[in-house]
Amino acid sequence: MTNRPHLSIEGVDLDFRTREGVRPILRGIDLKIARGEFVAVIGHSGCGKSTLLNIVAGLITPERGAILLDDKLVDAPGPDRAMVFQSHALLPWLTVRENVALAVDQVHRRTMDAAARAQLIDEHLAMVRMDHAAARRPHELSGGMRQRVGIARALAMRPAVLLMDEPFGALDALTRARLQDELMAIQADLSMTVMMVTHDVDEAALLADRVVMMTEGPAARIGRIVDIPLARPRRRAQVLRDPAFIEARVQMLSFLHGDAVEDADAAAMLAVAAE
Ligand SMILES: Nc1ncnc2c1ncn2[C@@H]1O[C@H](COP(=O)(O)OP(=O)(O)OP(=O)(O)O)[C@@H](O)[C@H]1O
Repeated sequence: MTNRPHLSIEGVDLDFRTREGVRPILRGIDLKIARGEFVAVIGHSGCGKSTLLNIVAGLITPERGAILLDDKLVDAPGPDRAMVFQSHALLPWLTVRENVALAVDQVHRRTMDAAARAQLIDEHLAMVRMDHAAARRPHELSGGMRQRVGIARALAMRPAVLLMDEPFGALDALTRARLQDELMAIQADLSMTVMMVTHDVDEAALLADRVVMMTEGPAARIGRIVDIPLARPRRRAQVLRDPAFIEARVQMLSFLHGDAVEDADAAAMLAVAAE
């Protein structure tokens, strides 16, 4: 990692205009993210986490402030920032494979020949265990399967920045754990910068280098940032008992639920760790 930020969110204010008038959603969001850094964003429902991700994706323009990627202004969506949405966003008339191929062809057409692109598509479908369903259309899949295709599509684009909006929320625990592990491996491999919104404090502490905690809206700000000083590669079984993980978890829960949680929860978790 260099000192120069890869992704820089600078003084972002955002309002939504509704029938009741102008609602301030985000205020004074400043965040510098290094290349290859994994940042998780947590906060109460409705505080503006998805909105922040959409601003970084270039889908929403803030009232004030700017997003810079390698010092260049971001003001529109681009293949350098792939997004995994809360619920899948697949094209219903294309098969699973064609959905992934569309993105891969768009991004890698100039740099990879057809055989290499086909291999990339197959690798990513296999990674999310969707190779067996490559010829199916989205309506023939479960919600979790569609989400896995969306994840494969985003990863296969090999973006500089991966934006993920609660990507694993709809998945069963085993699939979620496997994809979290895969994501950590790919991210380390490609030195990909990741910004992920999640409600799951364990997921945030397992995956992230820093967890950004947002205050409740309206006019949400960054309330606190917690560092997760766990060495990489991280192994789930070890991480869960690591005092640094437990401490980070306590800080997050304490921020989300108030300080009353801190003592009781810390005692309970330390007791589990000591078993
Ligand atoms: N297009 C829109 N027009 C008006 N208000 C909106 C619009 N999109 C979102 N909002 C409002 O802005 C606020 C922030 O929404 P956002 O989806 O970013 O929150 P969030 O933190 O991601 O929530 P959750 O955790 O529940 O997904 C909410 O109060 C929401 O109702």
